[in-house]
Amino acid sequence: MTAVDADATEDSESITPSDFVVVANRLPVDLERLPDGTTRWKRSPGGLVTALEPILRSNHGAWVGWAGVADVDAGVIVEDDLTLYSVPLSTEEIADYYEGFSNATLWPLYHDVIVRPEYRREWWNVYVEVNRRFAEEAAKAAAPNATVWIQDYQLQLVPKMLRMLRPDLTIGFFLHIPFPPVELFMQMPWRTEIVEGLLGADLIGFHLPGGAQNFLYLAGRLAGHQTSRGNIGVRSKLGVVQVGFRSVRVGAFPISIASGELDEQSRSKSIRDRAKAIRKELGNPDKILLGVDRLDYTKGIDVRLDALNELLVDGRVDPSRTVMVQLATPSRERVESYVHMRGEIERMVSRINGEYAEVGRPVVHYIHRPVPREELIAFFVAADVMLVTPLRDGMNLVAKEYVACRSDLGGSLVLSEFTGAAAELRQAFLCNPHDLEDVKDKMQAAIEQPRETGRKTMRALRRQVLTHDVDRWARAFLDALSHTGAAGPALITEGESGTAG
Ligand SMILES: Nc1nc2c(ncn2[C@@H]2O[C@H](COP(=O)(O)OP(=O)(O)O)[C@@H](O)[C@H]2O)c(=O)[nH]1
Ligand SMILES: O=P(O)(O)OC[C@H]1O[C@H](O[C@H]2O[C@H](CO)[C@@H](O)[C@H](O)[C@H]2O)[C@H](O)[C@@H](O)[C@@H]1O
Repeated sequence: MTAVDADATEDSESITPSDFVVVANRLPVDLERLPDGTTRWKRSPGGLVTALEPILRSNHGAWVGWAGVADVDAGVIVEDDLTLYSVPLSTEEIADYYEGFSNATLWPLYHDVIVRPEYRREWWNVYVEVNRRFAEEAAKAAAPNATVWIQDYQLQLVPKMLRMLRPDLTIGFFLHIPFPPVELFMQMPWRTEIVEGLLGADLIGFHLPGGAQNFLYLAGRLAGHQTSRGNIGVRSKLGVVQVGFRSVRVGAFPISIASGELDEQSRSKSIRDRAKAIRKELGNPDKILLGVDRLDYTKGIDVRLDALNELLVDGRVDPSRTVMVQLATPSRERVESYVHMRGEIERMVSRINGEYAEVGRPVVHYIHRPVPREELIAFFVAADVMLVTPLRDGMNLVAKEYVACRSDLGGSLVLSEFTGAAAELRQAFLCNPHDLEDVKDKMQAAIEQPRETGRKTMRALRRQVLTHDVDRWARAFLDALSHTGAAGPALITEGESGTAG
């Protein structure tokens, strides 16, 4: 393993531990390897970073995570009021822990087995080992009685491991992907270890009450603990699992975006001008349809392409007046199911263009690389119809981002019922992605929606997204965590307190 820029990093023994620590698979910055072999840090723009960075900084917090490249030890990076503890991963660990157990076992199992999960003992062993290293690094980063917030499916064993190392800590865990139905979770050979791993936390958060309820049931069935009865609410009516003398809370906290900030950015003149330029570059079509996703089989990119193809075949959509843009960020490119799906999608794009495009006027524009954030916002402002059609998705922030960008009250949203976002964005054109006729009908209705109806709908969607931002999500979770039995000193958060209880 090579060490990175020794001047910028410090030995973890000499660093003051923090009262608030976030632990996630990725750090909020990615280390980039440049062609000349040197490295540089690149800030990652995700919603989690935007949400947690202010709270972390006001509490002189720490973030424990992987720097995003193999075989590099980036050490500990101390900024003014934020400390980053990097957990180095070797090429083999990335293959077994990240691509293997996290993304070829857990990811498909938790997303309704859209592809078949692979259960390999060697991947599990490395998952346990890497989780242990994250727990050890978190134990170093946390001050006495600190609050530690662990994120997502890659780190489900960390809560228990960390509690064994540091019983003084208050530990929260949040799952960003769906928690599966009981019958599917029961496939997992290491199901009891995972449930017990999570129960090391004081509070376990899910996007939706359904996921929380599934987990509560399994905590009783697999780990034999007493659990509360009654329905779990949204940011309210938490479930309880009695683990010896400890009461573990279980709740639903739907994540969101920095909606106010995005609303403001999308109103800027430069973005408006760029949106107009995009429409012109696309040949001034009557309707621009847009998809924005990581290239992942859960996202239903194939579903919307199939639906568009049939609408064209049926003559229900005019190819001379309609254009679809699919922005597809490369993702997990060494996992076999992702390689296969990329081939399928690219064949579908070619087929539609082969049948319906004219020279210089493709019907589907497909971009397989990340676009800069400002460009993405301009696409949201330009698009008449946003297509969000996952077969299963924990939340789907793209749907909320589109709504936040439409202060003009223009645009329509086609949204799969199988996303977490559908529970909040009820006024969208909700569709069942397994029912192609339904997707086609909703796409056509969105394309043809009368302006006044569209404005009313968008106003209602915006009310939801602007009043439920990511700051509210973080505060609701942390307030609930601070009310659990083990809570240490209260954290400094901004704004009013959440409604969890
Ligand atoms: N800057 C940029 N962000 C992107 C691009 N594609 C997707 N994103 C962002 O990645 C995030 C995706 O989140 P989400 O929809 O919840 O799906 P996830 O990929 O499963 O986490 C959103 O914040 C998107 O705006 C891209 O090409 N460029
Ligand atoms: O880190 P990667 O393997 O490149 O994957 C990117 C992230 O994908 C997943 O996102 C999920 O979290 C979103 C926010 O809560 C949610 O809206 C979405 O539905 C989920 O799919 C994953 O959970 C993250 O850990 C990854 O970093």
